[in-house]
Amino acid sequence: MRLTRPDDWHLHLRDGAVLRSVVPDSARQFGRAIIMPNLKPPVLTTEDARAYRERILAALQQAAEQAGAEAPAFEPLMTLYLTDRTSPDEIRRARDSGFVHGVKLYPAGATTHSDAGVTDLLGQCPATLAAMQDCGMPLLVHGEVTDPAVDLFDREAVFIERVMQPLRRAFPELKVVFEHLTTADGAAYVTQAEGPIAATLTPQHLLYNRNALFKGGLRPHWYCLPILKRETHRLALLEAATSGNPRFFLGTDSAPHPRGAKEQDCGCAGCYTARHAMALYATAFESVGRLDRLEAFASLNGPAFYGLAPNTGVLTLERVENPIPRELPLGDDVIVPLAAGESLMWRVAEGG
Ligand SMILES: NC(=O)N[C@@H](CC(=O)O)C(=O)O
Ligand SMILES: [Zn+2]
Ligand SMILES: [Zn+2]
Repeated sequence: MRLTRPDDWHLHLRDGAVLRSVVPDSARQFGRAIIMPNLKPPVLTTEDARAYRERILAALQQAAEQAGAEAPAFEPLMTLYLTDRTSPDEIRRARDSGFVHGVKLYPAGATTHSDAGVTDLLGQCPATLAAMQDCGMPLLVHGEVTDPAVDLFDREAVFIERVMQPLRRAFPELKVVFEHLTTADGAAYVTQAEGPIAATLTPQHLLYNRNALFKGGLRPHWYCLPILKRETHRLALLEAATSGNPRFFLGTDSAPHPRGAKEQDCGCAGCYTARHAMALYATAFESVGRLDRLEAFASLNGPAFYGLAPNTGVLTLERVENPIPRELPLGDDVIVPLAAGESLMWRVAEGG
């Protein structure tokens, strides 16, 4: 199966040796990726984003040289990490740079490396949000409340009422991407809402429900945030992804953590999906007989929302058995990919 070269609209590449290990996995399949800014310290300014972009391209080049190959064309689309102190001027600098394509909202405490995040969005950031609305800079949202009184499985649905609706009433023209959507409530909201809104969907939320976390024992490599939900939610997300609605597009949320950081008494959230991303999505779309809708989801809807042209290249997927290794090298360490040890029936063809 051939499709226009896809893009990944939600990706964590990290930095240093981890970056060098993981970036080729994404560049082999995707023409571009929205690069998440939750480094330690976070990507706060346009200058931080420029430097990080250069490190990504250098890492890709270095990995290609080590493999004795040419680096694939891959464009990192950079983002800034929104804090209570991000200024409207910084938003205008970001827009003028041409390489910053979004600003990311992490509610403080919601997920991995979110401690520098926003404490009160409408209270702290109104001028910055107004500048984003004015210059067409999308707000990318980790949509979970952090209120400890709210059950972990309800935090996305409650976020819609407490944050998303007031935000979009105050800034109706602000472009918003509801990242890694995990609930039927989220899918219904994005489908029905007025104005410029879209959502990314991960492979794990299309393929697995929360039983995967506990099948035969506690399985930390299925743990990500927002957490996997019930089967009814998975079915609603799969319906949204395969519906042809242009508001839904691909964002892996591939989030590498070394094996030891996940297999411990307080393991990190994040699934590594970059290596097998397109094979995982093809498996999900095939499960409901909708491979014909994969290209729009993976290659066309995202660029349309972000105001970019689709890629010009193509990607070929072959229907052959594709076992997922039990672990992969990650710098001097190892990483366990999502669904390690299982086998997929799709593979990206040699040479893309
Ligand atoms: N999804 C995750 O579980 N983890 C992400 C952060 C995020 O996207 O929320 C990470 O950076 O590890
Ligand atoms: Zn997130
Ligand atoms: Zn993420």
